[in-house]
Amino acid sequence: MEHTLKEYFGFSTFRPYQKEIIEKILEGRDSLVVMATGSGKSLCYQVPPLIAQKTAVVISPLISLMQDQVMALKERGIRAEHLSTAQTNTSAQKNAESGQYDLLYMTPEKACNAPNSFWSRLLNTGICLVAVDEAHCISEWGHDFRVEYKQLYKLRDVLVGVPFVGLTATATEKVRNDIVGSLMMKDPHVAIGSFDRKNLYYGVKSINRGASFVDELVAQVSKHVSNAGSTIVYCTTIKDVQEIGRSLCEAGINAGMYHGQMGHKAREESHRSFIRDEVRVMVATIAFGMGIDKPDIRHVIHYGCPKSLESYYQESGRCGRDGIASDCWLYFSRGDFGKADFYCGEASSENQKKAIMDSFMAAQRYCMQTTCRRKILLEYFGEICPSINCGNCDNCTSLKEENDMSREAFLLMGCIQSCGGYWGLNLPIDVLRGSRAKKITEKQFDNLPYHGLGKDFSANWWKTLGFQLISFGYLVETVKDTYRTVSVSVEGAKFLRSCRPDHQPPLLLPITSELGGGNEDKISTDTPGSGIDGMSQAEREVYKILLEERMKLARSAGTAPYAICGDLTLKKIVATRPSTKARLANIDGVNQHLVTRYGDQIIRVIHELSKKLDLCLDGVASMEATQVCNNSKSHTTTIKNPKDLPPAKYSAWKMWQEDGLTAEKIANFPGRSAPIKVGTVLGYVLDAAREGCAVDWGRFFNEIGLTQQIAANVKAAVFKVGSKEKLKPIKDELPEEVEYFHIKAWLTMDELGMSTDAIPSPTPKQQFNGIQEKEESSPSSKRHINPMQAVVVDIIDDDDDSPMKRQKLEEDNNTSHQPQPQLTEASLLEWLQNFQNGVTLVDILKHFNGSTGAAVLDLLSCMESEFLIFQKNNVYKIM
Ligand SMILES: Nc1ncnc2c1ncn2[C@@H]1O[C@H](COP(=O)(O)OP(=O)(O)OP(=O)(O)O)[C@@H](O)[C@H]1O
Repeated sequence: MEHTLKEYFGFSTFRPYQKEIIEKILEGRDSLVVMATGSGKSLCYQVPPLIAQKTAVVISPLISLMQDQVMALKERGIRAEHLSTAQTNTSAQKNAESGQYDLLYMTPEKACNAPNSFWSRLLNTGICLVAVDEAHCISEWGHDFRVEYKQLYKLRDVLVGVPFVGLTATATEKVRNDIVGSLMMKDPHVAIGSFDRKNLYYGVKSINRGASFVDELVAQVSKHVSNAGSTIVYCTTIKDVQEIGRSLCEAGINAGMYHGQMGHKAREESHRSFIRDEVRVMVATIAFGMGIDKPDIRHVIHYGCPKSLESYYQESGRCGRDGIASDCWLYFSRGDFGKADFYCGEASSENQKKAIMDSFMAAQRYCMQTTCRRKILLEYFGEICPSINCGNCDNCTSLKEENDMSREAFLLMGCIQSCGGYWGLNLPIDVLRGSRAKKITEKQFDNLPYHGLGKDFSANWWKTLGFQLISFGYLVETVKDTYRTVSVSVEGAKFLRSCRPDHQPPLLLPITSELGGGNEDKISTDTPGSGIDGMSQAEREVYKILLEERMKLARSAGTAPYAICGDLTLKKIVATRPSTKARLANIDGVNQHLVTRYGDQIIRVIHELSKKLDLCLDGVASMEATQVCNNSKSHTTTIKNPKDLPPAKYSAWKMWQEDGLTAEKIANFPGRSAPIKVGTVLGYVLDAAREGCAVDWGRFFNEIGLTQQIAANVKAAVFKVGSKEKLKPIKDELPEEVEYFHIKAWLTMDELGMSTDAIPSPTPKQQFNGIQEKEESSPSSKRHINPMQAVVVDIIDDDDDSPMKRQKLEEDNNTSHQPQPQLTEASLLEWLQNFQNGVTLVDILKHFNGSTGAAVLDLLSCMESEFLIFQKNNVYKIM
């Protein structure tokens, strides 16, 4: 399974749930998969056909979605096709019947109307699963009910014994039961993942609609465009789409538009140009929703409060599906809240009206509350969110000013209580504001002591305070039938008991714009950005040019850039700058198709750029770049101020990192009263790195002579000793030539989560010649020899009788008396089959000692780039 994953998708590990779901499907079990958008559900039905060598039939609701998925699969070397009214290839159906596709996409209509003869022929050639994507469309309780989905159960009679898989990103228990029932699933395997999209930053701002806001929005979007990545601006009306779209175009931004009043062709063209990065910004109504499979959307902006929290979660969920830090901003104005009646107009029954109202109120609360946005979203979907501060939303990251709102809270809560606690917020607020409306005078609420005491603030102001008090638990909201009432909670009653009319104990609440905080009309700029933060200037340049190169490749292949290679993978390529196809193949996210089809071109560009920008090749990834790739919250990574280090460490770090001195020079610096050890200086630099200070790792590894092989040996020694606490036992496991600073360097890298790919490995030529070269910058006076080189010398230089060689020969006594097998593609593959956990290069060289080291390295390199073998952490495995 892992090999299939690497070969076709380029990934070396499965995400949570994926493997077990695939296993169950392969066992023939029905499955229900409820996982967040972008969590990798598609892979669960895309891998089984490649393993079972049978077709997977995928039912998908939208033709555009099917087309995009087929396009992306073809770019992975997977045989995929769709059968729909948009199919122009007349032999597609025949090909499908004869089992020529790994994945066959169909609309529900097409699947239900296909004749039995079609299914029996397909069954004869082999079907491994029927996947029902966006399965919530089956349920009338779902927000995208599609009547044709209800007919899918009919396929069960024809496709006896074929497992059915329902997949959705949003499903309440009711919807889940509907899916299982409607698809007649028997004892399905149910996988429910978290709805948390950790890489998404959520933010909300209250704005005043008008020209000045639109200008701000245009400025913000233009910044996004210059940072690369795509943006969607969702509007609640077609008029807004047109206005924002026009403003963006007038500002020179190439923005597309998408809404229900556009003709089919125009919408299709808009969709196509967005998917293919010809336009970077799409201004749309929610009509531009479910069918968007683009993984590299970095910003989703909502202009106006959405009609439900479900739709907000789904629309904002289009963002950052590739796992890179991305942001979702919602800009609302007070006027948006008056649209409840408009939305309820769509309802055909009282129940539906209530459901629409509830969802809209939830969206309003999401806008108004000052607590963690992620928690609000997750808890709305019934997921327990243990943390009250996610650190990745506006309410958790911005320090909100607090104000003592005791008097106002006392008035509102007191008034609510005096009115009986069985009204919504509006009536008590009207009482506070001195209204003499009929409803108020009839109930004699105008005689209450609170009447007219709240005139100084607007009704909206009081409503905001009401929402605050609800979110902090002083008020409770209860929904009964279609009515919503607000009453004082136990906590609120406790507060009221401690109040007197002329004195209230302090009650601190965060100040929002409506409650009188600063001007929040301004659009926030502290968003995660394009995810290029942390790259060096030169790396950004490489990234930019590789993006352009990817665009060219996509254009000539008639596909979308993301289908060629995802942004995350591209960043990893930039960070490691592979010099050969084998090294390219080794990068997570790079699949076989990419290497064989575009590998030469990518490698050529990398060579040219690295030369031009003076960047090293092969694995000298800067720490920052590694963090960009690994950390969804890369924008929050802080580098400690070096001046906070103890003085001795600071001065050593500064001389090494900023002044460019070698550790040896620093150790013997004339200004010192007495020289210190080189190892101590290196230790100081490593300590500074651990504290988060910048270190030029490429230079550091060079200076201490750390190679990938030494690192691999240190790792093996640490593993053997089973502890990282004491260096001596680790050192004792290693050849004499491995110094303490090599061990410390490896331990530091390990602690910082750096990949050993960041260590330069000698080119084959260096490996054979390097042993003779004197390293000027070596910290020790001895020539440093790495153990890997020692093995190579054993093989190629029989006349050398250095102590190290003798030691090695003694260790390898057995090998010298054995026959000397030669390495060929077939012999290596056969031999590797014996080692499930793979073997190191040293082992391969030892075993195939009938071949020269150079020939071994050459062949390994070819086999890696042909995906016959796979190297990870210096261990070679068979694919
Ligand atoms: N095991 C994995 N390792 C790394 N990336 C993965 C893995 N599985 C999936 N991905 C990537 O995650 C992204 C989202 O995957 P996918 O499209 O399957 O999500 P999804 O759950 O089907 O989303 P949606 O609900 O929007 O359809 C894609 O870019 C995909 O390549």
